[in-house]
Amino acid sequence: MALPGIAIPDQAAAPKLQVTNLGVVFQGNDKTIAALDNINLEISDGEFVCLVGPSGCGKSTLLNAMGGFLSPTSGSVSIDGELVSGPDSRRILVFQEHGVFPWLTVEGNIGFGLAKLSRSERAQRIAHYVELVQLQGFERSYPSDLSGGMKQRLQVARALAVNPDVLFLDEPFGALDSITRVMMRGELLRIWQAERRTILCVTHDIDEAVQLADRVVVLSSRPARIQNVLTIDIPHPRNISSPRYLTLRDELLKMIGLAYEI
Ligand SMILES: Nc1ncnc2c1ncn2[C@@H]1O[C@H](COP(=O)(O)OP(=O)(O)OP(=O)(O)O)[C@@H](O)[C@H]1O
Repeated sequence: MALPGIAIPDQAAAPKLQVTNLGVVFQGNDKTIAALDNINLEISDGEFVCLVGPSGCGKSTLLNAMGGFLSPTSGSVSIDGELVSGPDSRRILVFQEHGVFPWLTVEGNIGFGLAKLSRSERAQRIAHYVELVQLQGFERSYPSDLSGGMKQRLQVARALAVNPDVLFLDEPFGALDSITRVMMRGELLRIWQAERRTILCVTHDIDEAVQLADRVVVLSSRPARIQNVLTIDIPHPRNISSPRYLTLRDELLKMIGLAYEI
């Protein structure tokens, strides 16, 4: 029986996202940089996967290639069996910062990609996501009047409102202070549990990965290859001082090659 709070990928179901022999080489004027080498990965519908690895190894490149924001040099990515060949409103990237339109209000930002909906559907959708990210009372506020955490929640709401198949998060809380970061993790989990989207998240933060993910993909140094995949089999909410949590955290640190004592 499934433990409450654990997403059990349906083994019989086709993967939501399939990465096959993916490679990316950047050709500059004076040098060539191999960023990704032969990446193979399957992600299930509704799964939360974190990507970790050394700085500059190719995490953002992998995220961008999976989302169709960057063309691979070799290999392919498919979502629901359909080849990813470029950007698409079904795949949304959330950045560290600057991901909201400063000239639009909270409502305007969330409603930005919803022009095809009728007026009432659009209003309903906006109200739903304002509530989900708890920005009630700030509907008419501009981003300049929001805190860093509120802006990131707005970015997540704007991304979710267009009903994406997969949400790609690139260090989404990297620019926030440590207390807001921890609070935002809880917010993101609450939203993920309510909406059950497939989420791929690049992070530099080991605790973030162990607290959030169903699986953590550990990349090698550049060119990035998949070095390890760690399944975090702890139900949410996760007790961060439980023996299992600490064991998995240690395992991840070992996989990344970080020392226990600094
Ligand atoms: N558009 C580009 N053109 C040329 N080289 C690039 C481009 N984008 C990334 N690179 C190079 O590819 C390598 C991987 O970069 P990437 O940003 O994917 O790493 P990362 O693991 O996300 O880095 P960090 O941990 O520092 O955020 C780096 O050496 C980078 O300089």
